[in-house]
Amino acid sequence: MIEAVALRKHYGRTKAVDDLSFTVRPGRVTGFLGPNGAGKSTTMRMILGLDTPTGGDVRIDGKHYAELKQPLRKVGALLDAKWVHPNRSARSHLKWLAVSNKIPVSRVGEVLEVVGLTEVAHKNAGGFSLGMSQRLGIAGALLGDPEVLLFDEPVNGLDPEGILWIRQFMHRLAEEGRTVFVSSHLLSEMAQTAQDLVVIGKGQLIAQTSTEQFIADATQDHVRVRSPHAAKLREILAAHATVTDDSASGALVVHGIPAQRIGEIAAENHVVLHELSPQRGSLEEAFMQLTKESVEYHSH
Ligand SMILES: Nc1ncnc2c1ncn2[C@@H]1O[C@H](COP(=O)(O)OP(=O)(O)OP(=O)(O)O)[C@@H](O)[C@H]1O
Repeated sequence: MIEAVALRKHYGRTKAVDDLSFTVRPGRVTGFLGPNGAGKSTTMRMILGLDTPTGGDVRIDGKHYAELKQPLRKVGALLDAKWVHPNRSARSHLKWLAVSNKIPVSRVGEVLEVVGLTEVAHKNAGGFSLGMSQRLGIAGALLGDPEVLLFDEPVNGLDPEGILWIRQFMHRLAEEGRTVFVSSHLLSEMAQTAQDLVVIGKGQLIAQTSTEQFIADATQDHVRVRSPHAAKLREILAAHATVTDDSASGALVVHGIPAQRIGEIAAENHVVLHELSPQRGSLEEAFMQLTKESVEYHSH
């Protein structure tokens, strides 16, 4: 469990993190979302003791990072996948990490296997693709078999296969009961990966909730309807709901009544339907809606 209470980090007049409180629970993947410059990386660095808060507090299972006796056994982190020595092999990089953190070297083979790098473990990490580097970074984070895992933008720049692998891997880590905290800009990806969200803007908390609730609160569900008698149907439905046209597709967009009721009304009026599809709001819509006040630089 990670707990931040009234956390602050000011750089001169810039309030990178400003009175931020949130909790990240075990057994779930929690997404950390916010526009550029919202303070995500700064927060992660404070969790890991790499930056000192200006005020407030952040603890991992009740302790500050600096108080952890064997930090890598409690917290694993992937902040920057490219920080390995380019002339070191993947295996020797992990061995060095293990030895310097008093972790049995036997773990190296295990984590290489877990991330699927066993066959290339003898190769220099400098020649690794981004996807392989991410896997190596994750192997390093897993060395101490930690309960808490932090990933800063782990899918940035990855191909679809790499993204899918990371998504499934995070789910597995959470199913094992670990606390998984992951920041990302890729909202549709986060919608599929994270069960819970901590959303920040300008260093402040915008929402802490389940992904499902976040989307439901910030967007409106609606129903798409297509009919060869669209004009007649629009007129009939207008007595029951708000109806607009999606000019690109020729569909009607209906807010205010469920698909089932629309089907009944159409049947009662002998109107043929070619499509009747409930639409859920997306995480993108919800995010734009809730963070529009918090984006540092707007495009006009
Ligand atoms: N070392 C620093 N010195 C001065 N300002 C900083 C420093 N680190 C971060 N900032 C500022 O603090 C704010 C938050 O930055 P941070 O990198 O934490 O945001 P972020 O949400 O991770 O953004 P991104 O998604 O773009 O990486 C920004 O305005 C940034 O310019």
